[in-house]
Amino acid sequence: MVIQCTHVIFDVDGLLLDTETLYTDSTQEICDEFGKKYTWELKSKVMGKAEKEVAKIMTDVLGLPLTPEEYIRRTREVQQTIFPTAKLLPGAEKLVRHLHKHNIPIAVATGSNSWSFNLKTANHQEFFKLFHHTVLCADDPEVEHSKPAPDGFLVAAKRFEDAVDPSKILVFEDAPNGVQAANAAGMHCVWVPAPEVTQTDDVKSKATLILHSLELFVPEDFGLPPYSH
Ligand SMILES: O=c1[nH]cc([C@@H]2O[C@H](COP(=O)(O)O)[C@@H](O)[C@H]2O)c(=O)[nH]1
Repeated sequence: MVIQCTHVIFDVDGLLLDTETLYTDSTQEICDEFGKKYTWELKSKVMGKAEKEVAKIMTDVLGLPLTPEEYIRRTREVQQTIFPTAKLLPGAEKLVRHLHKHNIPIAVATGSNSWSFNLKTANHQEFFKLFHHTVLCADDPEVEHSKPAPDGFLVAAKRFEDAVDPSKILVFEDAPNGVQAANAAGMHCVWVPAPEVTQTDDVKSKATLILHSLELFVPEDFGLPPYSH
């Protein structure tokens, strides 16, 4: 059975942009000062969440002697210089340009706030203009709860020009919280996890498809126009 999707929503960090290594490096730099390790197990739990929530989880779980506000200030100092180096991940540009060329409505829904989004996309402004709209979950007044809640995806769905049933929307995600959010929103989800991401049976069961790379995506399997070569 071919799934018929008409609209597509993309996550950003670790999906379109290769920023997860930048997050790991900037976080580990702070952890090093206190002899702590930023494990993939912990990272898999915070990916996709808003910065304020991440800061609270990190300081609590690792017992860092920092307030969440201090944690944010320290990580931002490092991120300010490294985020503008973010590169697009393999397959991202080809897929987004293909959908745009075929007038498939596309949007972005990311756990980022505007401060980090602007830095990460500074060198990709033309690319991010291809999307009909962008929802920055951490800043958006209409997004009450961050991923794994469905809010960000539902707000993104509402902002397409035409009304669309969630079951016709395909979400691309790399974060377990994002897969859960897409599922809770009633949308299909292609999960493209980094090899080190914790893959629980629960999250696996919520993904429509799991791929190692966006390069392996076959649009017609989801009722989208095929690549011409
Ligand atoms: O190692 C990390 N990865 C990701 C995040 C958080 O996840 C968000 C990315 O969300 P998304 O995957 O929805 O683009 C970032 O803005 C950040 O708040 C983080 O804190 N630490």
